[in-house]
Amino acid sequence: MTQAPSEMAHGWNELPAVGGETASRQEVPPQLAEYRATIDNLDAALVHLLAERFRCTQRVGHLKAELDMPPADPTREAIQVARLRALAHDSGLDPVFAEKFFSFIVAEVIHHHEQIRAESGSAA
Ligand SMILES: O=C(O)C(=O)C[C@]1(C(=O)O)C=C[C@@H](O)C=C1
Repeated sequence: MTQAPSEMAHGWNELPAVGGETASRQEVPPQLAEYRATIDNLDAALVHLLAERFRCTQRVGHLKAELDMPPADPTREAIQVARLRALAHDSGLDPVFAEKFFSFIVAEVIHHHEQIRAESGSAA
């Protein structure tokens, strides 16, 4: 495989290109490849953390259905939002984004809780 002088100078990697025949290879500067490796590790950690969180909230959903508690708890959510916004602020993350991300997850959790409640109700 021959390399263009610019590629040799920068030591760019070759990766399979996305998007068809015309671009048969894609050049990735080593610094970008290194950042992407870190991003991939962090994305994997996020997926694992979310999986654990949902595993826990599934148990909460069953407990709430059993105890006949409502799926959503706005008071608890307000406390969580305030805490997460402060944590985000202190760690340099946009608090608005942190709240949106949290609300997105909690909406899904509440949906799961409602499903669990409906299923447990129909079984009774
Ligand atoms: O703590 C609860 O009561 C939950 O059901 C969990 C959770 C959450 O995902 O953090 C989800 C829904 C509630 O509105 C509040 C919090």
